[in-house]
Amino acid sequence: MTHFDDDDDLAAAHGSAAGSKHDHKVDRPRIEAAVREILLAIGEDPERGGLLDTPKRVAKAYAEMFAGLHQHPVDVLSTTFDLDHEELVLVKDIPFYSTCEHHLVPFHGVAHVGYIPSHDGKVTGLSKLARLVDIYARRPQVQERLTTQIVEALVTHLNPRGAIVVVECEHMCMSMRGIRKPGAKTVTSAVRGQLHDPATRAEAMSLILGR
Ligand SMILES: Nc1nc2c(ncn2[C@@H]2O[C@H](COP(=O)(O)OP(=O)(O)OP(=O)(O)O)[C@@H](O)[C@H]2O)c(=O)[nH]1
Ligand SMILES: [Zn+2]
Repeated sequence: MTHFDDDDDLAAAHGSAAGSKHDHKVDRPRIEAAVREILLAIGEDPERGGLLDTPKRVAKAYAEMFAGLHQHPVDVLSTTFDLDHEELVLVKDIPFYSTCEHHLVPFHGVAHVGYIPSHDGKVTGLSKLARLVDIYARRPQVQERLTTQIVEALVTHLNPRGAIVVVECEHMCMSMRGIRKPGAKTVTSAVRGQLHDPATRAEAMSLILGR
């Protein structure tokens, strides 16, 4: 069994969250002040009736959208069961919303998360795989890092014989602005361990794609 350590770059990208959990929270008053500044900067009037509560609303929304910065995968993957299942476990079409770290607009889509349990047949709860996706999605992200972080968390915390993560997204920064190509989809994948084996990988991919 190959052991995969956390990638240093990934830890650096989301350092505080990777190192210690719940060590700081979203600073809502600071977000409110910044949103007020943005409204002024775009030529709006933050005192206008419709915008009066907007800084507070955005701060509340950001606290939710970036909650994953203050969560750690061990919080969800520590729930395991001895089901003696040694074959592929795959949860597919897990919907999620994330935030592009380049433009701070959403990207969204589905994640497919699978693993081949360790030899002792220890598995985690199915909902925990979806919770894992949210922990990493609710951060400023790029799709490639989201994909890698999910697969590395599986490897680190479940010690599986293999793992696969496929993520399909539409990026609002490519749809509503810039190149303006709504509907364009970006697909990323990451595999570890026995899922590198062509036959095993093909089986997983056919389950993922067989909608
Ligand atoms: N690889 C990768 N690129 C992303 C992701 N989200 C957004 N991008 C890209 O980040 C790039 C940022 O390019 P820049 O030239 O610095 O910024 P920009 O002038 O706003 O670029 P345009 O989007 O092309 O208008 C763009 O090509 C985006 O499509 C992601 O998850 N992964
Ligand atoms: Zn973007």
